[in-house]
Amino acid sequence: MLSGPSGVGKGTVRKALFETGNTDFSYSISMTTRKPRKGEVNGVDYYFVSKEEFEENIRNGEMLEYAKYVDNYYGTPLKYVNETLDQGKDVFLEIEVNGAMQVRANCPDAVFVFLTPPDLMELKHRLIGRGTDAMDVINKRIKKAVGEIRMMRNYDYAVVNDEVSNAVERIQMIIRSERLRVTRVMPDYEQMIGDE
Ligand SMILES: Nc1nc2c(ncn2[C@@H]2O[C@H](COP(=O)(O)OP(=O)(O)O)[C@@H](O)[C@H]2O)c(=O)[nH]1
Ligand SMILES: Nc1ncnc2c1ncn2[C@@H]1O[C@H](COP(=O)(O)OP(=O)(O)O)[C@@H](O)[C@H]1O
Repeated sequence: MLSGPSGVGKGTVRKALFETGNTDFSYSISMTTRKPRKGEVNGVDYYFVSKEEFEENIRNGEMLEYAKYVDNYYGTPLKYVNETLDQGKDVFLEIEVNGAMQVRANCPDAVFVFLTPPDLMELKHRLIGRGTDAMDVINKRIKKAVGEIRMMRNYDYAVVNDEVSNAVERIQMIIRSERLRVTRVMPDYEQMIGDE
């Protein structure tokens, strides 16, 4: 599970991570009421839905978690996550802090990584540089970032996104060490000690 303020580089780092081919994660595509940005594709970047449709999904218990972020709903459809976990595969979520804390409460095995900017000025530069949001939206996202960074202490790991390749390497190390931790197999001690 990856969180971090808007513009820190979550999407960029996630894509670079998946391109290394060393991850056998399935990416959970979120649902949102936000309008698609230029180049975003429905069913690839997000499932873009109306507010009514989103609220219907909430009512029907079809969301693992959801949150309101700067005037829009964002959430994780439960079905895909359950199906993927049932197949024995790990799921990669890229979601904001309030949704992450809902997952924390429901999925004790999930690993929480917070991607941080080197500093807030750099965050603003990246948001402006991305060129996808109007200045008033950028300012709302920066304001939100301050509270989000405070939530970092509730995460298992913090990764600084100074250079994309460094951030990817750090996340790969986290994945490797977490996998070692959870796949450690207990030897068959009954067989080892026999009937004694
Ligand atoms: N809780 C929750 N947050 C999400 C989900 N999908 C995306 N987000 C977060 O919503 C925030 C806004 O996303 P977006 O508008 O795409 O902006 P961006 O992160 O700047 O590209 C980001 O912090 C995303 O990580 C989701 O399924 N659930
Ligand atoms: N390590 C980095 N150094 C410089 N620019 C970056 C870095 N990571 C991402 N960016 C740039 O910052 C902007 C925001 O990145 P993006 O992946 O869209 O962030 P997020 O998904 O967290 O909102 C993009 O223009 C991206 O190219």
